Amino acid sequence: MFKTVLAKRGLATVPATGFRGFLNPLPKEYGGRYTVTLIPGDGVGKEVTDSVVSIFNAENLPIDWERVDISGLDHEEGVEAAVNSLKRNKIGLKGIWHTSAGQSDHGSLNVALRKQLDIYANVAHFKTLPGVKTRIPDVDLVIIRENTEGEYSGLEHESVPGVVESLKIITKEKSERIARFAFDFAKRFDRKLVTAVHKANIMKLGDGLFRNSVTSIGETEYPDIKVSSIIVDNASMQSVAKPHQFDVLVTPSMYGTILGNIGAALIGGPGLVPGANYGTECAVFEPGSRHVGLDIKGQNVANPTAMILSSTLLLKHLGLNNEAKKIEDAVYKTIAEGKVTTRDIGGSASTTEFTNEIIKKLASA
Ligand SMILES: NC(=O)C1=CN([C@@H]2O[C@H](COP(=O)(O)OP(=O)(O)OC[C@H]3O[C@@H](n4cnc5c(N)ncnc54)[C@H](O)[C@@H]3O)[C@@H](O)[C@H]2O)C=CC1
Ligand SMILES: O=C(O)CCC(=O)C(=O)O
Ligand SMILES: [Mg+2]
Repeated sequence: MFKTVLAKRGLATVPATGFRGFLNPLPKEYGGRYTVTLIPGDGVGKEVTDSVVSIFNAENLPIDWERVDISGLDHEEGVEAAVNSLKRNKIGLKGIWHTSAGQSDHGSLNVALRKQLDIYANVAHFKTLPGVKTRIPDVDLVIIRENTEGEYSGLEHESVPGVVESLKIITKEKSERIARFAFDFAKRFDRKLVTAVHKANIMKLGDGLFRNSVTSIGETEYPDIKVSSIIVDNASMQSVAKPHQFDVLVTPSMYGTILGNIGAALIGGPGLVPGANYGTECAVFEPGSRHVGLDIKGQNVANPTAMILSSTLLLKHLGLNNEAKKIEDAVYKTIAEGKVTTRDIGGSASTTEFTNEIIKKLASA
């Protein structure tokens, strides 16, 4: 059945350990090299993407970066340059753009990019790293979030002065699409349970449609995987109290980012969560809990682990599985040893010292 799913989506095989999002064609390779869009974003984005660039250089990886420097701090900025570059290259590594909460400023560039490229599936992996002290051990859960509609539809208007309507759009088509993605993901990585997160007791129509789409796709098309559903409030409490009961959570946009922030806190902070966004044409890799870190920008203290691990997902997407594994092992070893780690996880090393330690480990691997 797995083969049938892949065949339906125009893919005969997937790399042994890589995850291709099931829908993406392979980015183009010229002379054994790939061009990858690099979007540092705001806050700590430059420092943590610099870390990846140094590691890839040290390992002599066949990647040429096409850099797109756009800032959400710029009041006029649009995402066109990033969209065009990603449409060409089909693959990118991205930091997070800041979005002002001011009413007259532009909307989120992050959301605009996701919508324009239809990179509809956000995957963030919350897994305890040996060496990082946390309250609850051995967390390992994945949040798959619908990236293009729901609360992030961006449709708001003031009908009469003092009355604002914010539209949350939920469609059957997009709910079923993210549901199939979540079950395909579970199947690919041998995960046993997919849980839909909703608030269908209040938003009976919209969240009801989301929940029913996930449960019916699960029951009819993926009989080998268990499916359940949970109200978002309870999901928040349960994920703090007993996160081990969850495996893969599938959510509309807003619940995904909230639970993703809980997930970041569970495993030791936003500097540790890898993530990816998959669409039919492009894949964009970015830290999974999506924090900007304006407060620590330029201080050389950010933890680049989330970005480095996101870059290893990018390598797997290109089928460079051994290269990805080698970098992951060097990161895990550096953190487990605990001698050269950043301050967010109890160390005192700078971003560059931590990066150099990884490069040192790679050289002797
Ligand atoms: N404010 C914005 O422009 C955007 C916000 N968001 C979302 O809003 C929520 C909160 O955002 P913000 O208030 O801007 O949070 P933030 O960017 O200020 O991050 C929260 C805390 O985490 C720390 N942090 C972030 N990255 C780190 C790293 N790599 N290493 C060490 N420490 C790090 C920061 O220093 C800060 O103390 C998140 O869910 C985020 O996904 C997403 C995109 C843009
Ligand atoms: O793009 C933004 O400014 C906020 C979006 C957000 O919170 C997210 O997608 O994680
Ligand atoms: Mg967020």
